[in-house]
Amino acid sequence: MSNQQQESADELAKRFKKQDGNRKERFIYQDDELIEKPFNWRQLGRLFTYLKPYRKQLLPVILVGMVLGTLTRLAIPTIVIMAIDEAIDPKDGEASIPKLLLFAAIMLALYIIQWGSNTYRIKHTNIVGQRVIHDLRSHLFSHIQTLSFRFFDKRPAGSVLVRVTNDVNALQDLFTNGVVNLLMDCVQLVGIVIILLVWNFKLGLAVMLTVPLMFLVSSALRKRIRFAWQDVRIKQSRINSHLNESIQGIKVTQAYVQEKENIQFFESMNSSNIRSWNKASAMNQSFGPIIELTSAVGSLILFWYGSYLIQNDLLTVGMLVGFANYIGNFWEPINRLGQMYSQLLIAMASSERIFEYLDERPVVGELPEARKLAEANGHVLFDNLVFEYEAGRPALKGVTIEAKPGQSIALVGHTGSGKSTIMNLLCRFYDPTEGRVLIDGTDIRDVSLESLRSQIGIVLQDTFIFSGTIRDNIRFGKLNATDEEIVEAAKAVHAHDFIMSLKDGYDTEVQERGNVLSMGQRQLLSFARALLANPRILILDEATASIDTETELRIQKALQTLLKGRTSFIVAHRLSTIRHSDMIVVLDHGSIVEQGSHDELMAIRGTYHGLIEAQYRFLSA
Ligand SMILES: Nc1ncnc2c1ncn2[C@@H]1O[C@H](COP(=O)(O)OP(=O)(O)OP(=O)(O)O)[C@@H](O)[C@H]1O
Repeated sequence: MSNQQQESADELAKRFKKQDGNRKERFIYQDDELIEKPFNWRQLGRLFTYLKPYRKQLLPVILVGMVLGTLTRLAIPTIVIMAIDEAIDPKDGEASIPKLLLFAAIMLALYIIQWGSNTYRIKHTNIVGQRVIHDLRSHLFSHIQTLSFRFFDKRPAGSVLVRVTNDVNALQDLFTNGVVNLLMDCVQLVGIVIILLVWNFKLGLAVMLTVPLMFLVSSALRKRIRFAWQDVRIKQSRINSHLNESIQGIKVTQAYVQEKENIQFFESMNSSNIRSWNKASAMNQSFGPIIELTSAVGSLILFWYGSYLIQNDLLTVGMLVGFANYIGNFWEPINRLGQMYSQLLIAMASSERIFEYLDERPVVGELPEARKLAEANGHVLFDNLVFEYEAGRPALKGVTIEAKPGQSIALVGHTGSGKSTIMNLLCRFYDPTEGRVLIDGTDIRDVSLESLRSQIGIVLQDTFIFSGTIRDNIRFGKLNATDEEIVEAAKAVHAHDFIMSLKDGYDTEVQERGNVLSMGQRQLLSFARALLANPRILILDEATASIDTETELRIQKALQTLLKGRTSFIVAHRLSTIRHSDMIVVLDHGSIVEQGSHDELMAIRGTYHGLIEAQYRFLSA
């Protein structure tokens, strides 16, 4: 950031602080920090690259819609001049009716052509505009899908949402009619300037005297308008982020009876947004009077100097009327360009936010020479892993674990000791700061992400259920699975009975997050999903929630089916689950403190023994 930009960002920050001073910020949406950059032509150029695939469709729009539309618009005042000067005698005012009718017919034809070309242009620019928006949104969405966990760690889900929805929508006006109108207005302006100067250089120059003055005043306004629109976008983004959080966290909000406070918080954000919008909109409107004033001064000069020229036989009456007509047409596009400028600014602020995401590279990338991981035997070696989420704060400090094919390894330790982190590294959601993860002797950084992850099944603590049927949710493990395979998998993990007891069995609709299902049921579904995927390596981040004994038993049985013949890692919270694991690894603050079978670890009466004792005491308390 240059000094000047930094200064402006500080200015903006101060302004926000002042505006929001009365409201205590409960959450800070860091992602929506100030985006303070001047108008960026390169960015506009980049945005227009999305038009490239539609060059063929745009060509007739430009030729028929724009050129024809602009030419007819420019021609009409000329016909007026000709009608006055050719059909009306300047001395006695007598008119030649046939000539007048001829000019009237020409004007009518021009108006019809103009109407036709406008209709054609609007229709086709709308179609192309919508397609461009569709492409941009798809591009952004597919790009976000590839980004690494680190990207999502730093951003609230709501603000990612806003970029794919609001920010892309903000470009809609620009692409549907904005660009073409902008070009037409520019061509019209240049055309008028040329016509006026060619017809009467001095008069043309005189009436445009006020233009530089207007540019001076409006450019001073522009900077403030830019700030104001950026402010609006930030406020809207905050509302969306908060909305998303509020919906996701509604249970906690209601459980802690925080609805009132939440409503107040939302209300203050909402009001702040409307204040910002009003302010930006009012500033936008101020362009109008400036242009009207300069236009009035221009007309004054025209009639004053024009009548002087007529008196001295240096100008015809028709010319004066024509000049007045052109001047009218001259301010109209300038006024529109002023309005368009704010539309462009909104588009710039949004496109900047979109490109910021598009420029984000996945931290966990694939090497160009990445090969496919061959069908794994399931030998896994974590070789001296060191990992930091944030520089200087290691979550793992030199962890070495070896799992032979088919073994089940349990990871235990206090909360925050690094268990899930090890699993994150196995799936390559992050890359280790130091050390390696090897599968069958191959460093997982050397193979494609798809071939790696397709051989690893993950059952997470918080089982995510997608909107759709139960069947769809199980099928997520293997998209081409048949209905029979799905039922088989569900039966194997003892989920079939509860599914059949639901209203529509496998066709029962569940909503996002699957709140209608119990924790145990969700877990069984995720087991079925993992079993269907049939991975060589399985990660099970066990749920912490306490479930009834019957479900617990069912889950234990399901687990046995699931683990059979696979190398498995169980991040265990209920220690009863892991008693029969081949090896138990005990972690503490990112380091391995004990390693061995249940009996071995109980015998040394160390940390593991302590954890078992504590859990036993807790359960019997
Ligand atoms: N996305 C993240 N960004 C920054 N720090 C993180 C992130 N995820 C975890 N940590 C930190 O890394 C450390 C290890 O976390 P990890 O999730 O591996 O612990 P865990 O043993 O699985 O805990 P739990 O039993 O509570 O699930 C913790 O100190 C945690 O605060």
